[in-house]
This record gives sequence, structure tokens and C-alpha cells, in this order.
Amino acid sequence: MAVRAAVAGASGYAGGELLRLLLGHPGIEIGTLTGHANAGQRLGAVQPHLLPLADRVLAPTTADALAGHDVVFLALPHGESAAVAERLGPDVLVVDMGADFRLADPADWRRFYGSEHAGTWPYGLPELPGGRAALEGSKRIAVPGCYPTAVSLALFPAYAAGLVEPEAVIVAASGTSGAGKSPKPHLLGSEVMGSLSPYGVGGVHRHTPEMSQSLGAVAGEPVTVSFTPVLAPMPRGILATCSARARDGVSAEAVRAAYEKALADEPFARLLPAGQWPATGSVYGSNAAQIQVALDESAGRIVAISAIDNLAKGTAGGAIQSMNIALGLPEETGLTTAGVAP
Ligand SMILES: NC(=O)C1=CN([C@@H]2O[C@H](COP(=O)(O)OP(=O)(O)OC[C@H]3O[C@@H](n4cnc5c(N)ncnc54)[C@H](OP(=O)(O)O)[C@@H]3O)[C@@H](O)[C@H]2O)C=CC1
Ligand SMILES: CC(=O)N[C@@H](CCC(=O)OP(=O)(O)O)C(=O)O
Repeated sequence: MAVRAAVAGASGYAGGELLRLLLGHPGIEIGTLTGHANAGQRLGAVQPHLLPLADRVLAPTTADALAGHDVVFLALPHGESAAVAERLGPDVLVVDMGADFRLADPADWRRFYGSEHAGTWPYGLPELPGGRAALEGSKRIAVPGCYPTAVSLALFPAYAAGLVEPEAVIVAASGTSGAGKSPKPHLLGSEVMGSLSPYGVGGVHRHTPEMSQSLGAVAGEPVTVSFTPVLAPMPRGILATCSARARDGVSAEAVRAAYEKALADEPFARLLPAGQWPATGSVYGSNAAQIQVALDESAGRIVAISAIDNLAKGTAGGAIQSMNIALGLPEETGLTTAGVAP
């Protein structure tokens, strides 16, 4: 019997990508769709690329509208998920694509989000050590942020093998859809086109504690992260360049072997053949994370680079992958590593 899924925030970028992927998922029947300012509109008016659902009408985002489903996806702004989630019963699988339940430390939440912490749910990054076990049978999933997905996948093999010191320097470029659909002056076409610009510089981006949390759990000790995001003139994609100081005596062969071991059986996190480097154009629309690593011997640092589609593996695809595990479905159901190119 099909699993009935509702999507809150169906008028947004993350909700729209989720629906595109759910339409290709053989085990899912798409139920209620909700919006906020767009409630009452036809989905086709705000997501014209989702033709199979064009005549669905967006309901207001309330727990009552979302009741009666097996799975509820929340693709809402930060801080909006908790009030809805607490009114959905314990038997409903709730998958939050926002940040509300990702962080374990309430102090981190207050510092970076400036409000009261709602709680902590199992983290939806199955590739991390113990990641799948945490999701199996779970009724609550916190889908990671898009940058933390790219960064954690690039660096966890190095920390799992004890190859690097507990500090990482990360510069990651993102496409503009990462910022959502609502209008923002710095996202005007005339500001973004033909220009790369950093933002959230100096340790203030809210994804920094999430990266430290994931890498620290793998390393078994706190990991300091210096993270600089960069806005790139493209609609989708993240390219994360991550480096960490290599421990004494670490060789290029040991680095390669650690990454091959950690990623050997991963359906979506793929280590590229030596010499080939990830590119956002190669993962457009796909659930793949492409990863490559090198040892910079003169600087004494490991450099790991990953590319993901922020809307696919970075949120909607990652959400479906974790949902599949929680429901006991084959993990790859409805997902693909085939991208759209050129
Ligand atoms: N974009 C990305 O790459 C990623 C996004 N995410 C997360 O997914 C969530 C949605 O992001 P995204 O789709 O990009 O954002 P959008 O701005 O594109 O969409 C936001 C959605 O939330 C609805 N909404 C807006 N305000 C409220 C409110 N006060 N109460 C209830 N619903 C509201 C909007 O409805 P309406 O338009 O009808 O007003 C819309 O459906 C966020 O938490 C984001 O952090 C996570 C990883 C990656
Ligand atoms: C380009 C851009 O602005 N990106 C967003 C990341 C959005 C995202 O994935 O993260 P959350 O789910 O935590 O919102 C940002 O830097 O805030």
C-alpha cells in the first residue's frame, strides 16, 4: 500500500524539488500540499514546472491540514516547524527540512538562530558513521543544511580514519536557490550575475556549529571549523573546498585508502577516480555527492572537495533518502545519481 505524504511549504524551492522527486517515487502517494502567502493558489501558478500537480490547490499550513498522512515533510522557514510538528502524532513520520531540530546544543542554537531551541531529532545524513542506525524506524528526522551536507561528506572519511587535526577550513560556493524564493536585495539578478561574493564571513554563518557537531562526532573530539560561504551566479549547486591539517606521517596513499574505504558502499556519496575533480554541473538534479581528495604535502594539509545539488542531496533528495531508511524501504528508491547536463 502506498505511503501517503503531505508537504508543508510546497510553494518554496525546497518543497518544489521535493515534489519533483516524490513524483518519481513508486511508494509514495502525494497528499495535502500547503503554502503560506500562496495558500489558496493552484500549485501550477507558483511551481509551473510541476505539471502533474498543477491543479492541486495549496492549503494553509496548519497541523489540521497536514493530519491523516503517514509522512509529513516540513519545508518551512526556520522556527516554523516545531509548532506544527508537536501537533502531529507520534506515529507520523515527520521530516523537517529546516534547521529547527538539527543541533544538539541549545547554546549553539540560541547563539546562531537567536531563539529558544525546539529540540534535537535524529540527523538525516546516513553516510556518517552510525547514521543509518539512527534513522531506522525513526518517526522524526532533521534533514541537514545544504552546506553541512557537502562539508560533512567531504571530510568525514579523514576524521573517521584519524588522519587530520581537529580543525578545518572551508570555503564553499552556493547557487542562489540556497537562499530560498522570497525576494532579497542581494539576490537581484543584477547583483548576482557575473559576480562571486562572500557572505557570513568570520565564523557567523549558522551552518558552522552544525559542521562542527557532525565532524566532532566522527572525530571523537571537538572540531573547530572556519567556514566562509560564497554566493555564486548559478541557480543550483554547492562546491565545498575543505582542508584540514594532516597528522604527522600521513601519506597520500593512506588518505586515498581511507576515502576508498569510507565511501566504497555508498550509493550517493561517490569518490571520483584519482585526478578527476567534482563540479556542480555534474550533479545538477541528482542525489549524488561527488568527492575528491588530495594531500598537499608542502602545506601539510588534506584538501577534500565535494559537489552537490543543494536542492537535491542538499535537502529534498537527502530528505527522501532518510525517509526511505526510516520506513524500511530500499534507500535508493525514487532517487538517482544521474544528473542533467550540459
Ligand atoms: N533552498 C535550499 O537549498 C535549502 C533549503 N533548506 C530549508 O528548507 C526550508 C525551506 O526553504 P526554501 O524552500 O529554500 O525557502 P522558500 O522561501 O523558497 O520557501 C519557503 C516556504 O515556506 C512557506 N512559508 C513562508 N513563511 C511561512 C510562515 N511564516 N509559516 C509557514 N510557512 C511559511 C512559503 O510559503 P509561501 O511562498 O506560500 O508564502 C514557502 O512554501 C528552510 O528551512 C530552508 O532552510 C534546507 C536546505 C537547502
Ligand atoms: C546561498 C544561501 O543563501 N544559502 C543559505 C543556505 C540555506 C540552507 O540550506 O540552509 P538551511 O536549511 O539551514 O536554511 C544560507 O547561506 O543561508
